[in-house]
Parts: sequence; C-alpha cells; structure tokens
Amino acid sequence: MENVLECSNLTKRYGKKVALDNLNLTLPKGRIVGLLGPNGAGKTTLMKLIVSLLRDYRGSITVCGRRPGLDTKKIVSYLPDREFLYPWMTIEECISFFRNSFADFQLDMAYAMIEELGLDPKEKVKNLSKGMQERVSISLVFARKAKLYVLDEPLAAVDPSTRDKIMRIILDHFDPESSILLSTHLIHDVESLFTDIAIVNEGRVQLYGGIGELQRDYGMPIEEIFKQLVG
Ligand SMILES: Nc1ncnc2c1ncn2[C@@H]1O[C@H](COP(=O)(O)OP(=O)(O)OP(=O)(O)O)[C@@H](O)[C@H]1O
Repeated sequence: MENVLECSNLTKRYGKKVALDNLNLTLPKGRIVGLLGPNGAGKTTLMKLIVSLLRDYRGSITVCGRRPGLDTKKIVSYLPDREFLYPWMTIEECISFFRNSFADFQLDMAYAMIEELGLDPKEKVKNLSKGMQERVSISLVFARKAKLYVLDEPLAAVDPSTRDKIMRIILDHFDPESSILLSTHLIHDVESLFTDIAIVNEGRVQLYGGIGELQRDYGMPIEEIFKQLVG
C-alpha cells in the first residue's frame, strides 16, 4: 500500500543552522497525526518542505509517491501558520477564490462549515477577529478533498468551544483515504483528535506511535510523555 507521506533522511539547513537532521517520517492513509515539538524543533520547516514552499534539502520526501512540486499541490491542502486570506475579500469571495484555484474544492461543504461555525459569508475578512479568520481558513482548507492535509498550528487563536466544534468538524469530515498532519502546542486540548503522535526534537522525529499504544507503553498522558522527552 502506498503511503501518503514518506520522509527519509530529510535534512534541511538554513546557512549553517541545521533545522532538520536526517528526519524520518512515514504516514499511511487514514491517520490524524499530531506533530508536537518545542519551539524551533523544525515542525514548520518540515511542513514547508512537504508543501514545496522550501526546496533546497537533502534526503527524500514523497507525497503519494511523488516529489513535492506542482503535481502534489493538487493533492495537498495546506494551512500555514500565518494569515493567508486576502483582507479585502468577503468570505464568499474567499470561497470562490478557492473554488477557482483547486479542482477538489467542495463548495457545498465550505458553505456548510461556514454556517456551522456561525460566520456570515457576506462579511469582509478585514472585519473578522483573528479567531474568526482562523475558522474561515480551516473551513476552506477542509473543503478540499485532498490526500494530505498539512495544518500548521490551526487551533491556536480560537476559543475552547470553537476549538471543540472545529475538532468535531474535522473528525466528521475526515476521509480515511487521506491523512492529516497537524502541529500544535495545545497537546492536552487537542490530543483526542489524533490517531498518532510524532514528537520532533532538534530536527528529528524522537518518538512516533499510536496514541493508545504510547499511553499504554509509557503509562501517562501524551503531554507528560512530551515533557519527559523534550525536557
Ligand atoms: N528562514 C529561516 N532562516 C534561518 N533559520 C530559520 C529560518 N526558519 C527557521 N529557522 C530555524 O530553523 C529551526 C526550526 O524552525 P521551525 O520554524 O521549523 O521550528 P518550529 O518547530 O516550527 O518552531 P515553533 O514551534 O516555534 O513554531 C529554528 O532553529 C529556526 O530558528
């Protein structure tokens, strides 16, 4: 069975700084993986390489067997760690923009999520709070029927009840033919979403495993395992 993502001996340097150091990570389909790691561990760098925003690396990355590039942009849905909506657009203009940009975009699903998250499609992005913009971004990214969703800290700005709502939407709409890689520092709040955890530290995957398996092996919650490993 072809894996959704394979990173093998992946090394990325920024000048002399080694951000990723022979990192290995394999994601079969049907996984929702929490990418955890302290500040500067290399999470964003890894995600940017997967979505081909960064290109100069050693080792190999494949998404459904293909090297990141124009071809994989069609099957990877990416939410960056910064605002990525045009402020002058209304929500419905953002939806049209996504629809025109991605063949796999599901219009009905986007509108359903926008409604479920209590947003007015006629509202302009610049008039929305940070948490509201995050709701729009997540709706747009999940309205694509992608093979891999790469989400860089998507739940940082939303309030706890919206976070729960978004997590439910993700779980309800999750297609087991795809996988999700989601970075977060909110380990305790978000761990119920994950099937697996990857802990990155100093540019390597220090620990990877299924949630239940890790909790059983270590006999403690994921957040405690994380604290013990990364100090
Ligand atoms: N453009 C850049 N130029 C130079 N160094 C960089 C650049 N981007 C990241 N780095 C360095 O690479 C390392 C990994 O950074 P990265 O942003 O991938 O970490 P992260 O795990 O996403 O951190 P955080 O949790 O704080 O978002 C850090 O030491 C960082 O300083």
